[in-house]
Amino acid sequence: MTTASIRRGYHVIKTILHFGLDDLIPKHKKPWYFAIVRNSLFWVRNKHKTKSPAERLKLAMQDLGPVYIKLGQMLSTRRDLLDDEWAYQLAMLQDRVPPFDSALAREAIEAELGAPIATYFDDFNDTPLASASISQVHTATLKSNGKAVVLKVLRPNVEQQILADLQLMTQTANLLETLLGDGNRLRPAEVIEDYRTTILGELNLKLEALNAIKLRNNFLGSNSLYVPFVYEEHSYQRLMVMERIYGIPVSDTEALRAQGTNFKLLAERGVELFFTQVFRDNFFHADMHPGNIFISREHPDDPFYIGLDCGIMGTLTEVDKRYLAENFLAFFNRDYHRIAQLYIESGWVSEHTDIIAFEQAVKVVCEPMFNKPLDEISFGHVLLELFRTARHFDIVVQPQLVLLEKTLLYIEGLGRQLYPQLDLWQTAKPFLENWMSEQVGPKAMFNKVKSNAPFWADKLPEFPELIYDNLKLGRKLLGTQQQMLDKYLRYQQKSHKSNYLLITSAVLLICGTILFTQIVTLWPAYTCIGAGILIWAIGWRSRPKNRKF
Ligand SMILES: Nc1ncnc2c1ncn2[C@@H]1O[C@H](COP(=O)(O)OP(=O)(O)OP(=O)(O)O)[C@@H](O)[C@H]1O
Repeated sequence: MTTASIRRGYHVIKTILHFGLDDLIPKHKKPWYFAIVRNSLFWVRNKHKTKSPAERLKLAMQDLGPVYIKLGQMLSTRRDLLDDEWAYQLAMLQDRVPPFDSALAREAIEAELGAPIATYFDDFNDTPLASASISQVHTATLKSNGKAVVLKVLRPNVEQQILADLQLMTQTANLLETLLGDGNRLRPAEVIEDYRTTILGELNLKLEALNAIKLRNNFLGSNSLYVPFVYEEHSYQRLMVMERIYGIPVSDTEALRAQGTNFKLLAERGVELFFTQVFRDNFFHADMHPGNIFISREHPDDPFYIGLDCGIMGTLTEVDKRYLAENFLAFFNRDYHRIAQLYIESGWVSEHTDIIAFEQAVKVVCEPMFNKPLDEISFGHVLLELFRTARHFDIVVQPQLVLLEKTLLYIEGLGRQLYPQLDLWQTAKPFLENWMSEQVGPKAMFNKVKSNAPFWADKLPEFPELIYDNLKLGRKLLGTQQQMLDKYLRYQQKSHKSNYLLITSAVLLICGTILFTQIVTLWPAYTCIGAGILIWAIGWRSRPKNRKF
């Protein structure tokens, strides 16, 4: 552990105590030395007693900076773990970060390019276009084609800071897990592990560049999403160069209204975009907060989205995807039994779950939603409520599903903000039904055969040899089976014969004993006993010896 990380650890603990978050640990779980350490090393009192614990957590995270703010934002979507008030407070976290010195930005860019900025770019602007928690964005012109570009560069030492914070978070989470015991549902270690994967993904701009290229290719020629062109040859782990876009931020409703944007179409395209990414491409943008979404200026009557920041992308397994689609359809068909069944079949909840009790719980959650008009029903909330209900049945939420839930909530929030009467179901239903019909039924079977055709074409030349080998093996197996059958029949015959002799000998011995006690002449008794012993000996000897066939 370095001095810097000890200092950071001290600061984090001080902030936790400053906001009285230690009150959240039940008294009986605190070790005996807790109060001594607290009072001798940290001279801080909880100065926010009047605020709720959830608000205090939000303020502490805000104070601790970008890594904690991002963690809080991620946590706000874990409705399967958190209650409403906590999720609400954490969702309000905003990362406003002052820019860093442009000299440092230049230095970092040139280190990645391995050459002065002027080798490849003209008009590099020292005043950043934007400054975010992890990176800073500068504008320039690409020398080779004269096009306007932006250079996104990571903040200096951001990796070290994040890694140090993550290490500390992991240690704290493990400590909390020990203090709170096994039975707690917060699972801090698991939450931090998920977060680690997400945030480390954001630290590699080369990866982000590749994600952006893939997403752009998925939507080439589309009328709903545009992803700026990425200059892969100038993209590295700490630097990414891409086409500059001039869209209107999606949150700037005033500007959108002023240019006469068709809000209904835009909102519907948002929903369509989400379902296309999840179900058609299985590659969805999972960080769709308003800062990353812009709207085209051209043709406001036929608007499209411009997507930035492809650091966090999600994919679902084929199984999860299918269950998710069925889940939505079952919900809108009010088939609660099917929903309960789907949760069990997919493995999201344990197979030992009491399906009747779970179905009842699902019904309690879903039924009131149907009292609302369809244009007020939220997919995100349905999913969220279902996950929350499943919490009582020990749901294991996959991180990818959490990403999806978060994205869905963003998209819906956005859609409703743009066009409050948006009927999600009307927009999504045809898409989902069409997709489902492609997954099951004759069309799906035909598609599967079609997609497996190259495999079979590859294997076809091996067929005659395989058939010959199998026939040979089959004949051999048949011979072995016949031998085993013969052995078994012989065993049965021997066993019947021996049983018959042993029973006869028993009868003779019993008769002999009775005669011996009842009549005066003894020779019939002796004959019976003698014959019984003889037959027993023959029967015993003729027992089948080997039971193996
Ligand atoms: N291609 C571009 N053209 C114009 N502006 C851009 C472009 N890329 C990024 N920006 C501006 O820079 C801002 C930050 O970019 P981006 O969201 O990619 O950074 P980030 O560090 O990943 O931020 P976040 O905190 O959202 O993770 C954007 O909100 C946008 O204003």
